[in-house]
Amino acid sequence: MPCSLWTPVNKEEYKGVWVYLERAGDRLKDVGLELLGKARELAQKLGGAEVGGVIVAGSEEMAREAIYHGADKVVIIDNPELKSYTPVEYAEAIAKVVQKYKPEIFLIGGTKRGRELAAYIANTLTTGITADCTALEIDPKTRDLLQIRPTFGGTQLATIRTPQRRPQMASVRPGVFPKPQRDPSRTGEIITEKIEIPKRRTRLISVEKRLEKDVADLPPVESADIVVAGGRGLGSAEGFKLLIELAKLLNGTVGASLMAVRAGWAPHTRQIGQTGKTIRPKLYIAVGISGAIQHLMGIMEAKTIIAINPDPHAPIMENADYAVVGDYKQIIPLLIEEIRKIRNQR
Ligand SMILES: Cc1cc2nc3c(=O)[nH]c(=O)nc-3n(C[C@H](O)[C@H](O)[C@H](O)COP(=O)(O)OP(=O)(O)OC[C@H]3O[C@@H](n4cnc5c(N)ncnc54)[C@H](O)[C@@H]3O)c2cc1C
Repeated sequence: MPCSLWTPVNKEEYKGVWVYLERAGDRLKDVGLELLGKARELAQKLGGAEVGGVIVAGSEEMAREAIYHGADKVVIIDNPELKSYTPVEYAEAIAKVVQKYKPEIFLIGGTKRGRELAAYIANTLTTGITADCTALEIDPKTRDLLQIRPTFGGTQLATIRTPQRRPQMASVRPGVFPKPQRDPSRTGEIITEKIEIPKRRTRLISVEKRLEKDVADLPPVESADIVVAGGRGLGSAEGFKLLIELAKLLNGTVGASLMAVRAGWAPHTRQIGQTGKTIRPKLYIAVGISGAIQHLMGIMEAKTIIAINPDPHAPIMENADYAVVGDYKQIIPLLIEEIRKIRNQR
């Protein structure tokens, strides 16, 4: 019988809140652990449901980390063909696990891969997916997952449900939810599933990270205490290199606006804002960034904001704790020089 999004499923068959745990080499990405914390909260609201995790081609050590961060059960998909990522095969394997364990809710980190995978998995499972949620709640009457995300360019919030189909799927960007405390006394079940997938149609030969090379030795924007971010006002890739120099001196890292990423000056992984990362640094220095609402959404939790911009009326200036009116080409080299002087005096 053909299945469509409008064909209701038997909701009673679906239990628990599960999370896709994305790997970064031989460790789990923080976003999966952040989602485990949220999953526990949602599971409690569902009357103590089980919290599960799925890792593709992961290790028992990774599964244990997931348990320490809130999972009750972790499935490791064991298939040597899945060591390197390709979306179709990963989605097929993950969908098979979801079909077997039938979680009520399935959450995915909104990374570049996660967003791609989420769409493939939802399509395979013929269920809905809400991308880039900024909040997740349980409707106490219906038990539906309320998938809340910004809309109309970030000016309003939409609440979306998947009332007919299961699992209810949502992706959430890194840094939106806090990472739960690691508790090595937690115990859980680790299951290895040998999942067969049809012969691969694509194979990864090599990965070339062009812009990533420049920032490879700097921490990710989500975890740094100091973030120096550049926007279109930098005018060139050279301008971004100046920010890298300043960030290194401050033991911080670099971020970028969407426009700086689009210009090809900074890698996508450094983008801050509605469709980039949400950050909570102690100090955020915005250079050549106007402060569009979609950018501000990513820095609302920053403790102190310094903006450098020749336009005193740019929105970022109103949102900054310290607004420096001027050309970054004059201000940043001076700042670098002063910091070096102070360092040398010590
Ligand atoms: C659905 C949607 C999602 C989006 N998601 C994001 C997102 O995640 N992140 C994001 O950043 N944007 C996002 N945007 C884009 C956003 O609306 C803005 O277009 C973008 O943030 C502007 O980038 P910017 O501040 O670098 O460039 P601009 O708005 O062009 O600002 C450049 C600034 O540089 C200043 N400037 C010029 N010369 C100098 C100089 N010499 N020294 C110092 N300053 C100088 C200018 O005065 C200006 O204020 C999104 C938009 C939409 C519609």
